[in-house]
Amino acid sequence: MLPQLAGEIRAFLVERVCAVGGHLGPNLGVVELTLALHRVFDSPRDALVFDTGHQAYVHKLLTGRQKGFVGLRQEDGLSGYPSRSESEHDLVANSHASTALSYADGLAKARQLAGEQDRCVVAVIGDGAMTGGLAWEGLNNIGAARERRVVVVLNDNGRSYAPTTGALSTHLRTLQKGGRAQTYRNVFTDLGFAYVGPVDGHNIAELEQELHRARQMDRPVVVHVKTVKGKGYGPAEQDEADHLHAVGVVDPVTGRAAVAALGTAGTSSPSPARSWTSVFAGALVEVAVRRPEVVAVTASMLRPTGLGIMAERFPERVFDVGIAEQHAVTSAAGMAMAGLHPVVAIYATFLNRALDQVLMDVALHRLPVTFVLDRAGITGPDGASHHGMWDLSVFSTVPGLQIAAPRDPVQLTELLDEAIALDGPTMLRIPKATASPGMEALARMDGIDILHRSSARSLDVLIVALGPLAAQALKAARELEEFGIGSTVTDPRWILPVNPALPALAARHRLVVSVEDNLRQGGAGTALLEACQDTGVTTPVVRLGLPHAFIEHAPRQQLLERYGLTAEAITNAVLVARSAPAPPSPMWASAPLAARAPSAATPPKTT
Ligand SMILES: Cc1ncc(C[n+]2csc(CCOP(=O)(O)OP(=O)(O)O)c2C)c(N)n1
Ligand SMILES: CC(=O)[C@@H](O)[C@H](O)COP(=O)(O)O
Ligand SMILES: [Mg+2]
Repeated sequence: MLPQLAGEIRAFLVERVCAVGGHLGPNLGVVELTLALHRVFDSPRDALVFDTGHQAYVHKLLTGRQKGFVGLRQEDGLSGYPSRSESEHDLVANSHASTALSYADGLAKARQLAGEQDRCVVAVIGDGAMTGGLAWEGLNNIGAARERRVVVVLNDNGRSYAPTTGALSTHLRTLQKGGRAQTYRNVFTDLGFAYVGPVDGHNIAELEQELHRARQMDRPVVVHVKTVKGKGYGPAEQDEADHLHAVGVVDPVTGRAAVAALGTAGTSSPSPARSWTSVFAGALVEVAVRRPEVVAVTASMLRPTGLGIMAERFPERVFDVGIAEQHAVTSAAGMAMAGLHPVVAIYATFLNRALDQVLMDVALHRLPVTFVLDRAGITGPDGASHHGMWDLSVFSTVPGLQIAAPRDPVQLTELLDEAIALDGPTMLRIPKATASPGMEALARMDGIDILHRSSARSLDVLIVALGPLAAQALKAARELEEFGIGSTVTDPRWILPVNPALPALAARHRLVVSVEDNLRQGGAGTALLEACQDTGVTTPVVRLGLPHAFIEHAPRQQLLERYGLTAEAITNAVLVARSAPAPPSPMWASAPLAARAPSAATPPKTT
């Protein structure tokens, strides 16, 4: 009966996830494990904490959410991760890895204080997530409390995206090879845990037996489960790159995209020929050929961050440190101290956890490390904990760090070169999108690219567009011309700290509009506003950016439109500013925009 149910779940996962996109390999690997967990433990009375949460689809199916899979990761649809608003069975919505053991430690402490030790706390963590430092902080605390019952289920499929790296992985392979016949002294028993395993993660009876055994132990226990990522689906099991870790819409027979919409290594990224990631991948190799001091560092995301080509060309100059972003940054600082120029390729949202390392290990020592933040801005289907919408607000606080946002592939190549030539910390940010078409500058003034200047009235509005949003700014400039409003469209390229020429340029305009795919609060627009105020420039500044909120999952374009990062929103912002009472200033006093309203053309509708 149970094997049949497991088969039905597998078939459902393949059909659904191939139809809408999502995490296929990880969930196919935990079908039997999740069935056994729900049969042995009594969720939600017992807590089931899934680390990273990308492998919780089966958990969702077993807790009444099958219907929701129609809209998986779509707007107002089921989240691709556990969601507290969806179910009482879900605890952790954060998709950042290596957190489960810390949650479990906290839950267990609370249960003990409440006298509820009979309620189990179970943390399900992958071998990849176990390479993260926070996981070892959790182990250190859980193992020390022999009287607290925490069951750590280590889902060991030997992979993150790629095969898991590091000494822990070697240790786990040894444990697996040893089989269950021998009692083990291992890293977990040395930390105070009972060790159960390795258990066959696709044998439900064995899983239930061993999980029951773990449940009866009144002490912390690690149940080491051996699984196969993508189990039971040939295209996943045979996918060398990442066992179909995350897919876009693909053909269920082949696991491949019908058209070139497939991202690198099977992820849901845009087609490899056109993504920002693939542009970076090529640019990095070009600079590495010319500069032997350049090395690359990844935190277990070699292909998703575009380091695959560099790794093939210069394998000795690419380092995968595991899901260990803090270590990646400080290790890069060590490399820079020894004369190398590390390029740390990382998703913007994941670098948040390494702020202290960027601040105190790299910037304090003014070290030449270049951070290339992929997935900067709205990412879309992965939701609130994946949007890279914080980096400008967070890293603008780092003294000496220079941050750039390329508007098109030519600028990405140029800015990467410039960053690596600088003898200090630098950061570039690129979105999860197809690369913009080329946008040539009319001129470059004090480092600022002028992309558009209306004929007579270019002093009406200064539009400061950050990165690829320059395309929206240029479109808005054309729309504004129809209203008789002229504009200057600029791309500062190096966006933080603010180029001192920018406030001077602002002073020559009647209105400034900045637009960024980042939190509005504390972002580049705010920095520009402050720079204007600090230099006595009174031109009004309208800042367009993302709200101070967690933004749920939905397609990227939909969210960009909803939050006003579009040409229409820029145009509207100018039209609204035009109709607002003009602040007293000699510029406006002479010919306020309102006095020059054109014929009865109506402003574009806003959604
Ligand atoms: C802090 C952080 N860095 C990187 C990622 C990207 N990421 C998502 S899943 C994954 C691999 C996880 O491997 P593992 O824990 O073994 O789970 P599996 O996919 O094998 O089930 C990575 C690196 C993340 N979610 N969080
Ligand atoms: C779970 C996780 O952190 C990643 O697998 C995430 O889904 C990134 O996906 P993309 O690489 O498609 O942006
Ligand atoms: Mg794994």
